[in-house]
Amino acid sequence: MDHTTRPSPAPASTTRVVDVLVPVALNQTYSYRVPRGMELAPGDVICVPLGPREVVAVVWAENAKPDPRLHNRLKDVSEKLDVPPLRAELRQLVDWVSTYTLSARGMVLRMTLRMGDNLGPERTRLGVRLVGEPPRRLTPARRRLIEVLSDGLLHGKSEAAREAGVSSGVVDGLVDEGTLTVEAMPPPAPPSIPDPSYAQPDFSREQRSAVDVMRTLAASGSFHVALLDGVTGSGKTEVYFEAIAENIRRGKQTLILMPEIALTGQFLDRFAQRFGVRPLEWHSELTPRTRARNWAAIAEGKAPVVVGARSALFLPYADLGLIIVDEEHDQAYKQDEGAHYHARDMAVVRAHIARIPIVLASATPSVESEVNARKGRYQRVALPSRFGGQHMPHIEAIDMRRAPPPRGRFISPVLAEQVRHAIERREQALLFLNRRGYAPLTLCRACGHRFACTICDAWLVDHRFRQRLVCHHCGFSMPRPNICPHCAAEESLAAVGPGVERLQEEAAHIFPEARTMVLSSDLITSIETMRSELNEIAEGRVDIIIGTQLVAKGHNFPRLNLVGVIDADLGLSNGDPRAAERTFQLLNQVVGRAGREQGRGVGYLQTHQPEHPVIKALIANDREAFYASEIDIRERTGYPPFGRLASLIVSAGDRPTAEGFARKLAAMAPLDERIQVLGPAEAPLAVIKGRYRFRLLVKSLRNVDLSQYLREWLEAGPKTKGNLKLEVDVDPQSFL
Ligand SMILES: Nc1ncnc2c1ncn2[C@@H]1O[C@H](COP(=O)(O)OP(=O)(O)OP(=O)(O)O)[C@@H](O)[C@H]1O
Ligand SMILES: [Zn+2]
Repeated sequence: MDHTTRPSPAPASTTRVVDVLVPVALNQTYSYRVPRGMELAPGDVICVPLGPREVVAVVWAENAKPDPRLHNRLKDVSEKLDVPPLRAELRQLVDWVSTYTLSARGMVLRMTLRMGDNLGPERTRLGVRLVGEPPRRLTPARRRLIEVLSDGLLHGKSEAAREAGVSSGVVDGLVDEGTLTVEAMPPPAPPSIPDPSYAQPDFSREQRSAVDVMRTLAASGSFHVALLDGVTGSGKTEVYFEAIAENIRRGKQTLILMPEIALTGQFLDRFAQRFGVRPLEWHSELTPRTRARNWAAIAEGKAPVVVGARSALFLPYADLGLIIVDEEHDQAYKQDEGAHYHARDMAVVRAHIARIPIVLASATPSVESEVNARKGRYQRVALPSRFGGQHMPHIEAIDMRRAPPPRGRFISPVLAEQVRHAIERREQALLFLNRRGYAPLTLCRACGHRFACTICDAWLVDHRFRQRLVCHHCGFSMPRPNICPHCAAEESLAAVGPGVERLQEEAAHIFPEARTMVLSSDLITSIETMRSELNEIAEGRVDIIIGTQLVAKGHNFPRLNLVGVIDADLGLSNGDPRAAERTFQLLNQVVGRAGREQGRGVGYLQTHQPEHPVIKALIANDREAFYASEIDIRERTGYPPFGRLASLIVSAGDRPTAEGFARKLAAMAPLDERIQVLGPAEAPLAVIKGRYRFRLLVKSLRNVDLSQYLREWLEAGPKTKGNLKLEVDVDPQSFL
C-alpha cells in the first residue's frame, strides 16, 4: 500500500498521530497517522505497514505534538484489530523488561504478540451430516463414510474423511448426491470454568496453616511475595491450589508458571482432579490455531487459569489476580536467547506492577529467594515434613574409590545390589545421570584421535539409538565410522564415559529380566509420547527408569523407592558460581522422587568426593548447613544476591576479530569504583557454530543500577559491524 497515492491528508492540525511499537529488534517507537474515523488509544492492537510488510503492532502512546514537517512522510495505521487492548500494566512490563535486560523493546513486545497467525474471529469450520438415502452407486469408500456418519450427528468434514480413510472428494460426491448436507460447525466451547469447591482435600495440621496463609494472600489482592518452602512430597501443589481456588472465587485469572512443559502432563490431571476441569495451556508446542484461540481467551478474560512455560508471563491477561511460580529455583526459567530474561524475577516484577500476590514454590529455594525470605522481604510459608507421615528419603554416599564398578561399567556393585532388592520387592528404581546419549566422548585406541565438532569447541556425543555422533551445541551429526579418520585403524574406536543410553545397556546386562526405560529429552518425539511414557512409569509398567534431569523434577511415581545417582560429582566442578547450589537442588529433587507414597525412600549418591560440603549436606539432610555456607560464600565474594552480575559475550567468525573487539570494549568501560569489569577471557565454550567467543564479566555492588551502567558504556563504546555480535546477559545463569 503506497500512502502517497491516497487522497491528500487532512490539515496538519486535525491529523492525529500515534507512536507505535512494532515487534522487531528496535527500541524506539514509530509514528503513524490515524486515518479519519478510526478511534485509537494506547494499548490498541493494530496493523501497520513496515517496509514492504504489514505487521501486527501496538499503539504505545498518543503523539500530541508531532513534528509538522513529518506529516506527509508518515504512513497510516492500516487496521485496528478486534481484540482487547494491551493493558497499561503489560505495556509497563514490556518497558521494564526491556530497560532491565537491555533487549530491544520490540523483541519483548513480540513475546506478548505470539498469538499465532489467525487472530481475529475464528474461521467457520464446515461439518457434514447424514440426511438422505444412500446413493445408487455405493463404493467401499462411500460405505465407510456413511458408516462413520450413521449416528446422524454433525461431524467435522475433514475429521469425518480422515476417520473413514477417504478423500474429501468422496465427501463432496455424497453431498452432491443429496446423501449428506453441509452445515457450519458451532464454534468451539470456551474453556470451562474450574470449580473452586470441586474436590478440596483434607489437609494435615501443618498444611492447614500454610493453606490459611495462601487464602489470605490471594484474598488480599495486593503485591506480596510468598516463598512456599516445602520438602519434596509435602503437598506444595495441594497447598497452592487453595490460593488458586480463592482467586477463582474472586473472579480473577491465575497464571501458573512451570520450568518445563514436560512437567505439565501430570499437573493438568491433578488440576482437573481438584477443580473438575483442565486449565488452559500455553507453550511452544501448541498448534497455531490453538495458540490463537488460547491467546484470545486469555485476553478476553475467558481463561480463569493458565499453566505455561516462561513465555506465558507476557500474555495479555484481562484480569490477572495471582501468579504461582512452581520450582522457582529452576534454571530453565532463564531464557538465554533473544531477550535474556529470568521468568521468575520478571514474574515478581509483573506482580509488583499489577499489585497482585505471587507465590514462589520450591523444595530447594534459590539462594536469592532464600535470602529474601531470611531478610523478611518474602514471606516464608514452610512445609517441613512429607504428607501422610511419609519419611524423607534416607541418603547414602557410595564412595567410588572403595566400591568401584568393574572396568568399563558405571553401576557400583553396592548400588546394583540395592536395585536387585527393589525389583524383588516389585518396586521401581531410578538411575539418574544427567547426560544424554551413549557416551560423551569417542576416541581411537590406536592413535588417540578424539571426535570433535568441526564448528564448535566440543566433543561429539555418541548417540547409539540414532547411530550418530552428535554435537550438543550446534546439532551437527555424522554416522559413527568403523575406521578412524585419522590413522585408518579398523575397529579401534572406544566410547569413553557413560550417557543414559549406555547405562541402559549396563542395566539390561545386569538385570536381563527387568523392564527398563530411558527418558531423555532427545528421545522424546512429542509431548504426547512423553506424557504417555511418564504414565507408564506411574502405572508401574517399568522396573528401572534411567533418566536425565527430565525425570528429576516434580513427578510422582507411586512405586518408586530407590534412586541411584550415577555421578553425583558431575556438576560440582564446572566453574559456574552456582555449581554447588545447582547440584544441591538437582540431587535433592531427584532423590525426592523416592518413597513418596509408601515404603521408605532411599537415595544413593555415587561419588569420588564424599567429603564435599554439598554431598555431606545431602547425606545429613541438612539444608540449613548448605544454605548457611553458600550464603556465607556469596556474601564474602560479592556474588548474587549480595552483588550483581552481567555478562557481555562477543562473538565473531574469526578469533582476532572477536578478541580485538572484546578488548576495545573492555578498555572503554567507564570507571566506577563500585563496578569491576573482568576479562575479556575466552569463553569456556570457545567456539560455537564456527563463532569464536569471548566473555566479559561485570560485577557490581548490589545497589548499583547495572543496566544503566551497561547502557551508557555500550552507547559510548565501539559498535558491532559485519559478523561481530554482542550479547548482553544481565543476571547470567550460564557462564559457558
Ligand atoms: N492434603 C492432602 N490430601 C491428600 N493427598 C495429598 C495431600 N497433600 C499432598 N497429597 C499427596 O501427596 C503427594 C505429594 O504432594 P505434592 O506433589 O503436592 O508435593 P510437592 O511438595 O509439590 O512435591 P515435589 O516438590 O516433590 O514436587 C501427592 O500425591 C499429593 O496428591
Ligand atoms: Zn557443533
